[in-house]
Amino acid sequence: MRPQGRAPTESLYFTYPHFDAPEGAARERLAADTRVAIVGAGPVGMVAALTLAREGVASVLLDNKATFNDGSRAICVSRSSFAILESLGAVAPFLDKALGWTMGRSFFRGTQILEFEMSDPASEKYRPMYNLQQQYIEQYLWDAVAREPLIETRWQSEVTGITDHPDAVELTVTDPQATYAFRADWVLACDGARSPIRRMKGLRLKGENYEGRYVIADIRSGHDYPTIRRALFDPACRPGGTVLVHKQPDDIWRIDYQLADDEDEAEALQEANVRASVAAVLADLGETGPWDLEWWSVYSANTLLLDEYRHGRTFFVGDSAHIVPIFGVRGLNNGLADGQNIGWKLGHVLTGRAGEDLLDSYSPERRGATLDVFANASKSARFMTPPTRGWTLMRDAALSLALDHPFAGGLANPRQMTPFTYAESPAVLPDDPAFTGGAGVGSALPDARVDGGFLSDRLGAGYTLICFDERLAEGVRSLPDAPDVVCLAPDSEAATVLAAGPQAAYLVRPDRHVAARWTTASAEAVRDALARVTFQSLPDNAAAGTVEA
Ligand SMILES: O=C(O)CCc1cccc(O)c1
Repeated sequence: MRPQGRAPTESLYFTYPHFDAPEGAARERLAADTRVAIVGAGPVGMVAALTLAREGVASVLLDNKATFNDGSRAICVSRSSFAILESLGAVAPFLDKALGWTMGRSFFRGTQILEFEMSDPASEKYRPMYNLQQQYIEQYLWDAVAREPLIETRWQSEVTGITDHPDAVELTVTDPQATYAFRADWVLACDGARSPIRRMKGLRLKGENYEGRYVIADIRSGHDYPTIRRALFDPACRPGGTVLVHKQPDDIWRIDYQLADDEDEAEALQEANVRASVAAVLADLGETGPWDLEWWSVYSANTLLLDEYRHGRTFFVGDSAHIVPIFGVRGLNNGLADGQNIGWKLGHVLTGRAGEDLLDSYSPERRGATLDVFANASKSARFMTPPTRGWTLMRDAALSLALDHPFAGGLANPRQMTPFTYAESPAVLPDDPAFTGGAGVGSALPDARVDGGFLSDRLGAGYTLICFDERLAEGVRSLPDAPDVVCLAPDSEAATVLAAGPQAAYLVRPDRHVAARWTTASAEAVRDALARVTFQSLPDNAAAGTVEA
């Protein structure tokens, strides 16, 4: 919602573009079939399309709107999401605009009870978290999509029907000029929390709805507090409730405040009431300067997901597959990881670099990540918004204790997002038990400084072998369909971070998760591992195991 007198997308600081529906010559060129159709041109759909393009696969991106999503919605972008944006060649504007942050402070009845710092070692290229309004996230991704010849975008094009065939999916599309059908080999449903594709396929999200509703309001103010997450428990401005405050670029501040159980939602969302509540929060923060109201909405925490993210030739990606609480900032970041995961897997399958069985790893990997998010976010949601009087008593007891005993403040730590480890996935190998430390199989590869740059700069677009022995590197490079090989000095920072001895090696997937690792590697082992994790049979001449290394 926006203040009276302002149009639905009339922002104080952002100009929403208008996208025409396909018309004229563009309309005549619309493909009647395509390999991949992506429904929903939000951040998740655009990441999926860009990942496919990076794999050399063309896609059609459809969206029923004529512009970006209204309002800021998501605001926190994690380090791992920045790695995804970098892999898509899209990270530069994000780095220019977003506000990096590492620290949070929690207050109970006005007294600080916790200051937490997220891990930010010099060996990592990106900060653990960045704040950026969703419309900028969509704008910068759109700039990359618009540059990409392998992506055809159809705005104002609503998918109104979906029919499965043995070897394709037929989509019915309605745009301002016509209703037409076209076929796709694969469909990615990136169409959001209310997913029409999910509804048309008769699928339901399952899980829990949490007590507690929050108004989320963006304001413009010259408030000069640094970019530090603030959580106010039982503050004077909202007795018994919780308030979150985040700084965003362009002097925009996100204020999330909890509604009391007996507060009427429609009443609370009246502009005058939102203004009064925001003014009370600002007074509590000691901010007396002028401010403008930009946008507001209401939100309540849910942990809901589909039983299965793959249904035949359709994959559910992002909020269409799962809805996670905002606490701990995992919604958008989880969705971007989904988009990348299905994007590279489909790309590898469609370009003949992996067998189709690889696609069956999408649902277990990404459902596993969502369930992990739920485990953490449920704890945070109960702490932020205790569901019963008993939970409130316990939470307040912990917060009171924290006034004098800092250890108890740790309970108010939101446990910010870390990437999920796919240890049980069919698309990774069992770990080498001889490793003590480093990055386990399935985990996201940590970064390390290499020759004035970073290890992540050296990784290829496909699988990459990281090793520390030139003979092994040469043996792997001479394999048919060899992965990219990065050979580093045995005393490099990467060797320390990866707990790697001179004969060790890591096989890293296109999404920078570890597919396999060895304390003592050989070219044969790498060749066999690559065949297994890409669900391909070994070439005939490999059976005898003859590889020079
Ligand atoms: O700090 C948190 O735990 C949540 C921050 C957040 C993320 C997305 C939307 C929003 O209103 C707040």
